[in-house]
Amino acid sequence: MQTDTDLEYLAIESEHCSATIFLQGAQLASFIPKNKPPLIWMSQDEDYQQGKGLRGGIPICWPWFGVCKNQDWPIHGVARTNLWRAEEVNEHAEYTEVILSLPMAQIDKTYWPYKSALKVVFHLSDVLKVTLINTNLDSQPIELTQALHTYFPTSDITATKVDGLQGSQFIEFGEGPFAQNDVVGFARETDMVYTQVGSMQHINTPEGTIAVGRENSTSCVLWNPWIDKAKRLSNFADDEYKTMLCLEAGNVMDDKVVLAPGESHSLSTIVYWV
Ligand SMILES: O=P(O)(O)OC[C@H]1O[C@H](O)[C@H](O)[C@@H](O)[C@@H]1O
Repeated sequence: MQTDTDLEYLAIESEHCSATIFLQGAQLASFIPKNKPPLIWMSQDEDYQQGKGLRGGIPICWPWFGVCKNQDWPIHGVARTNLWRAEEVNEHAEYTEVILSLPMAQIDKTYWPYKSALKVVFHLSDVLKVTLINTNLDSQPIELTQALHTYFPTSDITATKVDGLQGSQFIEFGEGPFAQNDVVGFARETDMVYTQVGSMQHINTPEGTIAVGRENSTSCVLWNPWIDKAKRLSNFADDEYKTMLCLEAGNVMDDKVVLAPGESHSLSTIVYWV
C-alpha cells in the first residue's frame, strides 16, 4: 500500500495479521493474515484523495447502496467519503478490535435527516470480520440500504468462480429476477444484485479459496467491471479487472434495514482463506 498519503489511517500489526484502516470512510484498505496472501484488493492506481472513496478495500455504502432514487445524490451514499472517528483499539491475545463511528453532525441533513448512530467494528485475527451497526435514535422509523463493498484479489478472473449463490435470485442491469442455478464464472461485465442468498459463499481463485460469510443479510452484490467499464472507472487501471472481484455483503432491495425507534441492526461480513 502507498504510504505517502495525507489521509490518516490506522496501521495494525499483530501476530495474526496486518491491516490498514482509513479514517475517511472507515475504509479498510488492506488485510493480510500472517503467512497468507493478501485477502483484500486495492488498485495500483489509487491516489488516496480527500473526499473520494478508495478504489479497493471495503468501502462502506450507506445510507443507500448504488444510485439513489434522487439520481443527483452521490452513488453509494455519504459514509465512504466522510471522516469517521476512531473510538477504540482493543488488543487481545487472539484478535485486535478497532471501532470507528461516523459523526452525524457532519452529514448533510438533505441526505439523512434522521437522528441515528452508525459505527463499524473491525475484528482482526487470521479472519477478518467487519460489523456495521445502525441504531435509530429518532422518534420515527427509519429505512436504509447499505453494503460492505469488499474487493477481493485473484490472479486470473477468468479462472475464478463464486460458489454458494445457487438457489438465490438476481437482478442484472435492471432486469430480472432470474434464478441462480450454477456456480458463477466471469466472462463479461458482471453487476448482479442477489436476494434470498444463503449466508456463506466461496470464491475459488488460482491462489486458493476465500470464504465469505454474512450475518443479518440476505442480499449481496457481485461485481466485475470487465473491459469497457474498467476504462471509465476512476483510480482503476484498464487491465485491473483481471485481478479483482467484489462480493458485497448487503441489505438491499427487500432486504433493506427498517428500524423502529430505539432499534439497532448489525450487518457483518466474515472473510478468510480456507
Ligand atoms: O465506482 P463506484 O461508485 O465505486 O461503484 C462501483 C460499483 O459498485 C457496485 O458494485 C455497483 O453494483 C456497480 O454498479 C458500481 O459500478
